[in-house]
Amino acid sequence: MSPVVALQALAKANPDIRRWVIAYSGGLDSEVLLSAATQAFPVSTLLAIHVNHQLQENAAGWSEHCRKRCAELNVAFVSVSVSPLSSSELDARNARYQAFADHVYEGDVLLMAHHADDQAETLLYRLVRGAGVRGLAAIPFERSFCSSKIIRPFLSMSRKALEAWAYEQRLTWVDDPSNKQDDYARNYIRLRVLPELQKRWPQVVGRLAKTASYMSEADKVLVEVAQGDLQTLLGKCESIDVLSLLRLSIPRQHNVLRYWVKQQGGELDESSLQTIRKQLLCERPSSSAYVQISKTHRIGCYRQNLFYLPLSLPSIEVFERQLDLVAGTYALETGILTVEGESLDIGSVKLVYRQGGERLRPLGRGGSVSLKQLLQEKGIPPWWRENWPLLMMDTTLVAVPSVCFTDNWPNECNLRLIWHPFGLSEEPFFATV
Ligand SMILES: Nc1ncnc2c1ncn2[C@@H]1O[C@H](COP(=O)(O)OP(=O)(O)OP(=O)(O)O)[C@@H](O)[C@H]1O
Repeated sequence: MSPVVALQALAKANPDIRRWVIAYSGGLDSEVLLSAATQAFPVSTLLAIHVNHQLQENAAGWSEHCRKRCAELNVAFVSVSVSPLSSSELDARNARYQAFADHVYEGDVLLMAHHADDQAETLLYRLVRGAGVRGLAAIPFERSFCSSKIIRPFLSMSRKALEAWAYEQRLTWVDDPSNKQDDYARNYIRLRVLPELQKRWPQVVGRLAKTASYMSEADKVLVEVAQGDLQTLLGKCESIDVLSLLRLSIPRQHNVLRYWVKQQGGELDESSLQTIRKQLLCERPSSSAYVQISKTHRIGCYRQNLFYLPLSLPSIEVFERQLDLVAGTYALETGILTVEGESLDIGSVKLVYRQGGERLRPLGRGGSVSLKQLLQEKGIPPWWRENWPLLMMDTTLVAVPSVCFTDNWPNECNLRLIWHPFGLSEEPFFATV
């Protein structure tokens, strides 16, 4: 298939796209992408973005080349200069994708010129790093990106085929000298490993690309299985019910745990998974058992439920806040207090954090009870209990949001007090008072 035909097929499959944004480095692959795009789409629907990483001496010259080429073709063009944190591949990539994100809107598609050789290199690189199925799916043909999507129309075409088309069309392009340095991992595979494999197996690039697409299918199946499993396991506050989890086969347990963490923006590596098995999926995990899974998050277990939590919840030494009890939402250091119902004409109240050891007489219950017991009765996990707010009138405890009013509460009012601790991604599951 020629590059133009590949893009025409794309246009047919995506009739609603308003703008095709071309990631245009000025190298061979994206030069082919740009030129083929001018033959496949109306030029007025194209925008080329060039990202200048400012890492190479002649970077400004490349930008200029790209600008001129777009002017020749009448294609709208932006050049974005970025300053990656370092010269590492990863930092350059992050800066590049951020630049793309700033220029791609809903209704656009970002086209990138990755091809089958890129796919084969990525697969080999991930293999040597011990990736799982998701990693071995390598580069996706299509994926969502901000409010739009990225499509790589040349993913099943070889670099050779693109090069042949470029010569046929008499295109010119810039050569990045860093592509020749084999100290970058990907370059090492491209320059040293793939050529050796190709000598013995000339079709290896296409075959590796095939393997990546099998892995991509397998990954989709794993995601579907995880989604089904998660539906049956999910409890309050996105927690996972351990006893039901343990009824699944071990590979399915791992699959659903990885998926659950990913859904919440995290990543679960093999060693964290094993630690979770040992410490949290046992018969009697300690009530304060946590497993740290990243620099920012941990998994906690309470009453046979797993919770995905920020690493540290803010801890406040002394806290006192005067509050007029009118309906509304109050953002505090450790969570959000919502007051619903009629406003109270009792002057202001004071909010203080729980210190520990408090006793109170819950309204309508009779008798005194410790606050700790009440919080436990509500099934509130220990990490959220630490900073629970209390409502005081002068020095008298009158209410514990989401838990109870005390018999000192002026009970002519009709209020609901809801405490939503920091780190909860949804409405708290505690009853309101
Ligand atoms: N400086 C750049 N400006 C605009 N687009 C770029 C730039 N560098 C790369 N691209 C786009 O990304 C495609 C792949 O480039 P390259 O193979 O160098 O990136 P990669 O690092 O391997 O891939 P990825 O961007 O997925 O990490 C190019 O064909 C081009 O479409």
